[in-house]
Amino acid sequence: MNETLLQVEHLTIKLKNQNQELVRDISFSLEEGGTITLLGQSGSGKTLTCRAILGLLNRSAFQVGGEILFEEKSLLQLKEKERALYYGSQIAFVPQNPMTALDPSRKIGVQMAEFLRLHQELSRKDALSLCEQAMARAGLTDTKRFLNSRPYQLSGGMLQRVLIALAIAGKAKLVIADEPTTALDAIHRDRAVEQLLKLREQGCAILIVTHDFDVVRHIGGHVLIMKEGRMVERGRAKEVLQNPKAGYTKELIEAIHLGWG
Ligand SMILES: Nc1ncnc2c1ncn2[C@@H]1O[C@H](COP(=O)(O)OP(=O)(O)OP(=O)(O)O)[C@@H](O)[C@H]1O
Repeated sequence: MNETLLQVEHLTIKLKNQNQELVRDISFSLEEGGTITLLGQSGSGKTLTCRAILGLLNRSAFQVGGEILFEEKSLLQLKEKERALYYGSQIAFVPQNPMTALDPSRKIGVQMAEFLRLHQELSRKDALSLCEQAMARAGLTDTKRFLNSRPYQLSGGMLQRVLIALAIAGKAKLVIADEPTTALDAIHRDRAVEQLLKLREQGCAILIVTHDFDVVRHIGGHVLIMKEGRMVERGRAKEVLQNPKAGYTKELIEAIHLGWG
């Protein structure tokens, strides 16, 4: 059995100036090479949950309760210096808008190499060659052109694939992808999913937020259904989506007219 990589225990998130809990008592664990998909209507707390795990919630605005353990280390208690050991290296983020993760005016290869060299002892040349190999593994062809491009010259889908390649090159143990396919057409969506599956093949765990049931069907693993900040149901993706127990899950599925083939 695979080891537990990420453990979220009784996660609660609220705004400091308000009593209302935006995320309430969410618990789940994710093992090495496993997948959990967060599903739920808009505003159900999926992004806040991801951002709490990524350490991206502004501490002056949000109060985060509960525990988030990564390889048994509390991510909520990390000191500033320790953060770089985890974020961007062991834990990678693929945001919905990948342009926000990169400097739009600097060459992608330079940025990728710099990033890898923050976490691994590599010469610039070796870092670039690692990027090229990772891009090829992520199914990108014409890698030299990508490395020499600036982010504004590429589409959102291409940039997402660059970020996934970066996670491969950085040997990430966990990738958190927040609606990575929302802005993509069907072909690019399938390619992005294939790349996430490649990452999983190399043992990387995936936490993904999506509204797209085709993506859930393709990725499999486990799902966690959220409503108004709470977890209403969880289980193996196929079982929950074929045979939902909670009325809310049934409504979600009916709304999307899912059919398992
Ligand atoms: N910075 C913020 N300030 C105040 N409220 C916030 C903030 N960010 C999120 N919220 C509120 O927290 C709740 C959960 O938001 P969250 O973005 O996690 O939902 P979501 O499930 O990811 O939605 P979507 O599918 O639309 O991305 C919502 O009610 C939202 O309005």
